[in-house]
Amino acid sequence: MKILYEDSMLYADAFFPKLGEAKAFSHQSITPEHLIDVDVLLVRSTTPVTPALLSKANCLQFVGTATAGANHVDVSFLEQQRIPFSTAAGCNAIAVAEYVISAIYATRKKFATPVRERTVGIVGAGHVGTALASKLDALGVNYVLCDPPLAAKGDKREFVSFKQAMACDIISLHTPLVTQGPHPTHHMVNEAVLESLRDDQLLINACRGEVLDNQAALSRLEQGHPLNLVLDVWENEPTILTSLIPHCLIATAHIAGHTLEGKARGTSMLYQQLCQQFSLPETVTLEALLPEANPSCLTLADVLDNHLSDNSVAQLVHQIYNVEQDHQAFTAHAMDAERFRYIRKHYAMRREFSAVSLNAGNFSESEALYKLGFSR
Ligand SMILES: NC(=O)C1=CN([C@@H]2O[C@H](COP(=O)(O)OP(=O)(O)OC[C@H]3O[C@@H](n4cnc5c(N)ncnc54)[C@H](O)[C@@H]3O)[C@@H](O)[C@H]2O)C=CC1
Ligand SMILES: O=C(O)C(=O)[C@H](O)COP(=O)(O)O
Repeated sequence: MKILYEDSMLYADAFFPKLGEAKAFSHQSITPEHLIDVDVLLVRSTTPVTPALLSKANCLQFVGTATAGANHVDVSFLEQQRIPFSTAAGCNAIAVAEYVISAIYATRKKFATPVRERTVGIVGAGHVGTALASKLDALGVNYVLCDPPLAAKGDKREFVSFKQAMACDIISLHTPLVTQGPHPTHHMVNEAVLESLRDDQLLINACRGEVLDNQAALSRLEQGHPLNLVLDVWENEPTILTSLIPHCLIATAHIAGHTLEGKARGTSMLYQQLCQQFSLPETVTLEALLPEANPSCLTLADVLDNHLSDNSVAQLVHQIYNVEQDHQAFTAHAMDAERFRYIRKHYAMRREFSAVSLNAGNFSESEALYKLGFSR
C-alpha cells in the first residue's frame, strides 16, 4: 500500500511506515503527478484536496485529514468518486478550548466585570464547544450554547438563539465553515451583527476566518467603534487582512489547535481509521510517543492564592499556556503570507493541561482544577 502524507503530520513517520510504503510531501509542492499509484492520501488543512489535485489519482482508496475542519477537502467529489474520507473529529478540541480559556484570562483586565460574573456565548456546541463548556463549568463561569443544527437533531442540552448568544459578555465561535444549507456560517458575524455588539463584549474567533466578515470588522473599527477581538483565524489565510491585526487584543496564526497532543491525536486517529479500513492490526500507540511535559508537575502553593480568583486562575493557566506570548510573536514583525506560514510551521507546540499534574496540597478548590483538565 502506498501512503502519501503531509509532512506537518506529527509522528507520521512512527505510524504510517508500519502500514506500507509511506512518503511525506509538502503542501507547497504537491502536484497531481504525486498521486499516481497512491492508495492513501493524508493531509492537514494546508493541502486543498480538489478534483484538480486528484486528477491523476488512479488507485486512491482513502483520503484522510488529521484535522477537525474539512473545508479544504471537496467532500462531495470524494463521495462521487466513492473514495472513503475521514477527518480526525475532536482531535484538537481540548487545545482550542484551552486557547480560549487562556485568551479570556489574558484579556480580563480590559473589562470591569470579573470573569466569573460574565457569561460566555458558545456558538457551535460540537467537540470544541463542549470541551470549552466543560472547562468553564470547572471554573464556575456561566455559559450558554447556540447550535441550531444540533438542536434540530434532538440534542437534549438547552440552546439559545444566535441573537441571545451574540448578546453575551464573551462570544466564542466554534462552528465549521458552512456555505450552503439551512445553517450557513460564512459571514455569520456580519456587519449587522457587529453593529449590535457592545463595547464591553469580547468576540473570539478560533474556528474559521470566513465565519467573521473581517472587512466589516475593520470598517467598524476604523469608524471609531470599539470592538474587542481575539482572532486565531482569518479570512483568506495566509493572505490575511493585515490592517485588522493592530486592532486585536489577541491575534495569532491559526494555532489554537496546535498542542502536541492535538496534532499527535490527529495523526493517530487517521492511523486507527486506516487500520480499520484495511483490516490491519494496530501496533503503534500514541501514549508511547508523547514525551513528558516540562514542567510535568506544579505545586499549587507556588502559583495560587487560596481560591479561584481571576488572578489565580490566570496565573496557573498561563504557566502552561499564555496566549499573550503567541500574540507578541505574531505582532512582532510585519505580516504577509510568508510570515504567516512561517509562524505556523515553526510553532513551538505547547502542551495541554493534562500533561501537567498538580500537587494540590490543602487547596480547597482543587477538584475544579482537575476538572479544568490538570492531572492528579
Ligand atoms: N483554530 C484552530 O486551530 C481550529 C479550528 N477548528 C475549527 O472549529 C470548527 C469546530 O470544531 P469541532 O467542534 O471539532 O467541530 P464539530 O463538528 O464537532 O462541531 C461543530 C458544531 O458546530 C455546529 N454548527 C454548524 N453550523 C452552525 C451554525 N450555523 N450555528 C451554530 N452552530 C453550528 C454543528 O452542529 C456542530 O455541533 C472546525 O470545523 C474547524 O473549522 C477546529 C480545530 C482547531
Ligand atoms: O483541525 C482544524 O480544523 C484546524 O484548524 C487545525 O488546527 C489546522 O491545523 P493545520 O492543519 O493547518 O496544521
